[in-house]
Amino acid sequence: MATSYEVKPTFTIPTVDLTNYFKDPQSPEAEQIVLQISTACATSGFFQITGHGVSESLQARAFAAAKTLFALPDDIKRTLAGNPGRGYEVIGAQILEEGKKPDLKEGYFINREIPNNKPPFRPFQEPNIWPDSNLIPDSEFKDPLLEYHDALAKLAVHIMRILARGLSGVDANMFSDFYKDPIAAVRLLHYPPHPPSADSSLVGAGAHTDFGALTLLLQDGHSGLQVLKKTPEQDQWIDVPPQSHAYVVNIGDFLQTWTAGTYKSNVHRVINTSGTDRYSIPFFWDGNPDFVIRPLDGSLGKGFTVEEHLLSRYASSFG
Ligand SMILES: O=C(O)CCC(=O)C(=O)O
Ligand SMILES: [Fe+2]
Repeated sequence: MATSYEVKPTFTIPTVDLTNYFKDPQSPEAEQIVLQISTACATSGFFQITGHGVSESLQARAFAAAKTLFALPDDIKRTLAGNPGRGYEVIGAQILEEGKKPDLKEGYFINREIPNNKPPFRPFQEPNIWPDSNLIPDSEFKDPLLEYHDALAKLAVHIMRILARGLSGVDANMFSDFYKDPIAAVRLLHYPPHPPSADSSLVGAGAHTDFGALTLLLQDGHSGLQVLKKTPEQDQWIDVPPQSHAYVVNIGDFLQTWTAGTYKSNVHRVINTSGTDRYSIPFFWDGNPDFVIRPLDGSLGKGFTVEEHLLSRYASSFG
């Protein structure tokens, strides 16, 4: 009698070229892409994509906007701060990992522009904060970043469809209510160089999982991002090497809950040991505030709303 072994897929962070998926999503090549991505989501929760269709020039304009912003004097940057999730965040504003020093990074959050937005604002729905155009002309900050936000929101919808296809019995459009009028943030990040003498309590971004459904991260060429690989023997931090123009995609808490743990919202951190400044631009796909997150297999009772989960994770990390 033949013995069958269940082969457990090993921890993998593949780089996947989406060109053939976009050419014909029904082709056998596209099916392979779906399989490769779902295997990554079920092991590391991380993969990189190329052939995604976001232009290099738009990526370059987004990085240029970040560098111009972070080069402003500190007292000016502070005038651009808002509630967590809007505008400028000073170095040390967030503590992502309990027991570590405040994160050695500064940031700037830009969310979707909400048409006819009037007070009182719900959490995460306040208007964006834009630097006065005398400080940075709109053509160098607001315009490219809104264009970038739009391009990434479109890409996120494609990725969600691919992720749904990788789950058996899940309709590719089933997430569409989730992304109606979504909370979705472009976050510019700047990590100063890590002092060589610093002890292990200093981190650029402490170990954490991402709060939403999905994150699409653009790295600037300087390493620092690491993903936790847990085995019964040991915990290991695996580098996610920067690749020009590629996106690092990772699963966040919502997808892990929806899939009852099939897709992993994995722990990751940043330590900028590159010796120089590191810039990165994550895009967080968080979804409609009222959407209820619960496992698709019905295994968890009431679930929780997008807004509830974001409020709780923001409150615990922004202090
Ligand atoms: O900057 C990076 O490489 C990752 C940032 C990150 O993990 C986050 O903002 O959630
Ligand atoms: Fe993260």
